[in-house]
Amino acid sequence: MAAITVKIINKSANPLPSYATADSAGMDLRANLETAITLQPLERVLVPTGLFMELPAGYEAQIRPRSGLAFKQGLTILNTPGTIDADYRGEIKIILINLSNEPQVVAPGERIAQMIIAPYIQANLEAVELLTETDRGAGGFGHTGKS
Ligand SMILES: O=c1ccn([C@H]2C[C@H](O)[C@@H](COP(=O)(O)OP(=O)(O)OP(=O)(O)O)O2)c(=O)[nH]1
Ligand SMILES: [Mg+2]
Repeated sequence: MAAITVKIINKSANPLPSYATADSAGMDLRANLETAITLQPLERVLVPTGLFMELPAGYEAQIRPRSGLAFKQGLTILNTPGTIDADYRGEIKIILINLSNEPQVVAPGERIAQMIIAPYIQANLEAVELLTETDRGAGGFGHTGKS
């Protein structure tokens, strides 16, 4: 896809996000912090990344947790997947939450999330009285697991 224009502040601690391997889906985002922060159990905090973007219309960025942080420290993202709109020009921030039962420290420059760029469509909703019938109908929430 076309290049995406980005602005990043505090470049020394926060280099431009990049893909870690040839076929990585996400690029890691770093905490743009002056000093380390400690999250108490169940505490949530809005962590700045220092990253600002101009996504092309038709693309969004999804902010997702990193599995290593989640598994080792219980640190995850409260609103995952976070949505970055194409017309957003503010700083990308991450809502981290500590789901472990111990305090967890986030260091300046630590990789706290990953960002996936994805296409989306905007739908035109048309209201009708009746929807078409299907085999599934209104079945859901484990419906196909019943014998
Ligand atoms: O994890 C996130 C989620 C969102 N945003 C920014 C970009 C996004 O375009 C904007 C709005 O996000 P969202 O639509 O999820 O929040 P809202 O509560 O609906 O706020 P708004 O009324 O501003 O849309 O906030 C972030 O920086 N990080
Ligand atoms: Mg919104």
